[in-house]
Amino acid sequence: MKLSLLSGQAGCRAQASHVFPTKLGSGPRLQWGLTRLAGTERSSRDREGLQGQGRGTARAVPTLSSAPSSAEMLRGKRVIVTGASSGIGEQMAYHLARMEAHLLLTARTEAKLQKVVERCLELGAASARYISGSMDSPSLPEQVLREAENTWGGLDMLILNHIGQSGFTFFSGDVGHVRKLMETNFVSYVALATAALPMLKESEGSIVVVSSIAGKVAGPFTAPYSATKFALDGFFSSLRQELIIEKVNVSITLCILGYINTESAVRAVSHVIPDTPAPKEECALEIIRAGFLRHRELHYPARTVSTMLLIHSISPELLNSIIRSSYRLENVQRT
Ligand SMILES: NC(=O)C1=CN([C@@H]2O[C@H](COP(=O)(O)OP(=O)(O)OC[C@H]3O[C@@H](n4cnc5c(N)ncnc54)[C@H](OP(=O)(O)O)[C@@H]3O)[C@@H](O)[C@H]2O)C=CC1
Ligand SMILES: C[C@H](CCC(=O)NCC(=O)O)[C@H]1CC[C@H]2[C@@H]3C(=O)C[C@@H]4C[C@H](O)CC[C@]4(C)[C@H]3CC[C@]12C
Repeated sequence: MKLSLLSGQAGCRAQASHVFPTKLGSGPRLQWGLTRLAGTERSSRDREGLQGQGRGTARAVPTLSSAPSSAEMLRGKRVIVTGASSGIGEQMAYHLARMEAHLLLTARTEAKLQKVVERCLELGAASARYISGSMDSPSLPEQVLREAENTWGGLDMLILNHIGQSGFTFFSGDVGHVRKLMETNFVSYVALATAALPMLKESEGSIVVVSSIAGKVAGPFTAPYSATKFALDGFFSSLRQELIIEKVNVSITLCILGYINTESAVRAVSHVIPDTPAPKEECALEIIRAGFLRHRELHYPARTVSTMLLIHSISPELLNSIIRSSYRLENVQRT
């Protein structure tokens, strides 16, 4: 392994040494809350349709039957993962490393990124490097994409996953927090995608946007966060249409996630939401798979998220009251 310093940001590169094949859906699926209404979970990869991109060009879009195994999905591909120092982003980095992808990881905490990069290299990444910084800084998105261009000369997949900190509590009236969260969770996604588009057009690549059921259905205690996730849907669903009209073969996958067992989510909500969260490792692999298959949306855990969306489309009031009554409201902290 060779360690190098890149103009103030530490970077790390190495040759791939070995591959650990990964497997989807082994072990029993955990169930939670609304899952009881939904029944047994089943992976959404069997259920989601492919989006329009890819039609009218010579490039083959992978289908479920022709899709390579997880180990081969992104071999040699150049992938950026934001928010990769912990949680789902960290797990995505490990899956991609096992697939022998080239990785550029971002987050604020350099020490954590260093460790994730080292682990990625051990797992077999074709190369792995990072850039640290906060995504509320307007210059970081372009800096990240410049690094990809200078290092790889192109890009195949952009996975937008980071989020700024926000609590799970009554809205405090702090408009400054909303503004900052919009900058981190929404505007930076737009800036990263905009800077990446020329390279993604060239490679006919993919944009993966990690969102939440809170970006489709607004429950209580997530007002600023929910707003940023709704904004992502509005922007990227509109952009997807424009790319199709322009016959630009860049796919956009919006990932609608339910409660996942990352440290930060469990810390934020376990005293209020008694349900068992879904596993972050499987969630990470489902996101990569959905991006690779160029799906327009991923619902994970599939049954829970799809059932919530179905009930919401029939009776939003009913869903809202189910959500409210499933929370331990007495444990919600007021700031
Ligand atoms: N876990 C869950 O239950 C759910 C998660 N999701 C979505 O999944 C994605 C990942 O969530 P999860 O893994 O739980 O989150 P984590 O809190 O575990 O990870 C967040 C990542 O973002 C980075 N980050 C935080 N603030 C900034 C910032 N200002 N600038 C740049 N990077 C930042 C963090 O690193 P650092 O602190 O070092 O900067 C970290 O790498 C998010 O988009 C989230 O909305 C959706 C639904 C449910
Ligand atoms: C638990 C939510 C799902 C819907 C629900 O309320 N179900 C009721 C029931 O189960 O009976 C979770 C879906 C989305 C989650 C939130 C999220 O998107 C990530 C945030 C990230 C942050 O780190 C703190 C936690 C989150 C606010 C998280 C909380 C749980 C959800 C609202």
